Amino acid sequence: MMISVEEAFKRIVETAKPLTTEKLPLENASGRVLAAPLTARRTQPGADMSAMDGYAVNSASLTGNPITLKLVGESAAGSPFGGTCGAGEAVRIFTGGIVPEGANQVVVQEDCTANGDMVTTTIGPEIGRHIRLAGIDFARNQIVLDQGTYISPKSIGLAASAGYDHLMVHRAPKIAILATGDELVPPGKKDFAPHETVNSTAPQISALLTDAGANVRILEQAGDDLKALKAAVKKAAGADILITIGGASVGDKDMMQEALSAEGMALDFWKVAMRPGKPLIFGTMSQTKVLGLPGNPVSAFVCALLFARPLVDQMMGRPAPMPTGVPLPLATDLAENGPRQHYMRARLVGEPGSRHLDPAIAQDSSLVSVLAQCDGLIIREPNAPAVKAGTLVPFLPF
Ligand SMILES: Nc1nc2c(c(=O)[nH]1)N[C@H]1C(S)=C(S)[C@@H](COP(=O)(O)OP(=O)(O)OC[C@H]3O[C@@H](n4cnc5c(N)ncnc54)[C@H](O)[C@@H]3O)O[C@H]1N2
Ligand code: MOO
Repeated sequence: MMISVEEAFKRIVETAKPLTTEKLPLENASGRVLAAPLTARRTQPGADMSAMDGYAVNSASLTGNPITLKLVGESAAGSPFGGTCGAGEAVRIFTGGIVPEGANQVVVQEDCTANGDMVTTTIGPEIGRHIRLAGIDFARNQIVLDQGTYISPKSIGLAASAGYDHLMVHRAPKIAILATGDELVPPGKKDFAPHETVNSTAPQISALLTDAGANVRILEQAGDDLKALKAAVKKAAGADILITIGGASVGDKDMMQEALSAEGMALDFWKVAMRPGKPLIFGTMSQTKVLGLPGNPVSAFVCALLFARPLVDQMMGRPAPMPTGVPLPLATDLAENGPRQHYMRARLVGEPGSRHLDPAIAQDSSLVSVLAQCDGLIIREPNAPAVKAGTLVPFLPF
């Protein structure tokens, strides 16, 4: 029995919970999700500070035009003036310097003439001018980042200002990738025999999920032999997600499901009404979610885009909506679709602002060159009717 893509997404992604939490150095927390609210450990700015280089005065002193005031000290960022600025007095001040006791205005130096320990200005009184009041950014004990915030460089700056060098975030999933098949050889092999196929999918999916923030480990590949497959599956112990590639279909050599079940996987489903990607296996083995991807490279990639990457998001506590695409117009007519949801490789053509979707002529799920030349997937609902060029269809960029 084949289940729908929506049902598969529910079972794989929506039932998964965010992983436990860990404390990470601030600079490594980008891309993670905050597991608890972040409360400021300090007030920013910590005192009233000057926004300009100039002279701190009490505005009541600015009675004449011009007025000459007596310089009584200096306040620079990090070196406050300890004294008080009295009537008829000025304190030399720099940007970020604390406004001294008694002062409530800063006159910028361009509006002043200094002469020895005297300074003259024509500026009139304006209480608070060029002063950043204590706490205008945030105050101690204020929540500056809510639980569930996606951590990005902008929030890292705020967390640091609030006094944090580590953040409590959801763990990144540990992923083990197992490629299977007697024909598979590594990409760097010296010579390639005609019966050999390069294991291109393991590095591809590793890159996809590493980009999403997961910790990916590629296991040593296994041949089409039940004993070898079982031994290889054992090596995934401790992973949050095990992704197997190949052996998912019905041939005599397709033993992945048997090997996984023998190693304790409780099967959730096998086969989804989608093209490519039909023979997808999903189950749970102890704490490990198991995605058994079909061997055809494009089938595996499409399944990883639709299910594995959102599962990573969900486990990291990030929003993980079902990838439904954005509507864009077709550059060509499309024939009616069959009973499986079709993810058609397509290129974006035309000028920016009037982009159209040009589906690849060759949609065979073995074609890695077509995949690499395309920009994303047109999504065709099961049994969708034929449509003309110009029709809006959902497009999922990759
Ligand atoms: N009689 C039927 N045959 C097939 C059916 C079916 O319903 N009835 N389904 C087809 C579909 S759809 C798919 S998809 C494939 C999936 O088969 P497997 O998951 O068993 O994949 P394999 O047979 O192991 O490999 C298929 C193909 O992909 C190449 N491959 C495998 N792993 C990799 C890798 N890591 N990197 C690159 N290429 C890989 C492999 O060499 C094969 O050429 O089954 C159809 N058959
Ligand atoms: O569904 Mo298979 O994934 O067409 O090649």
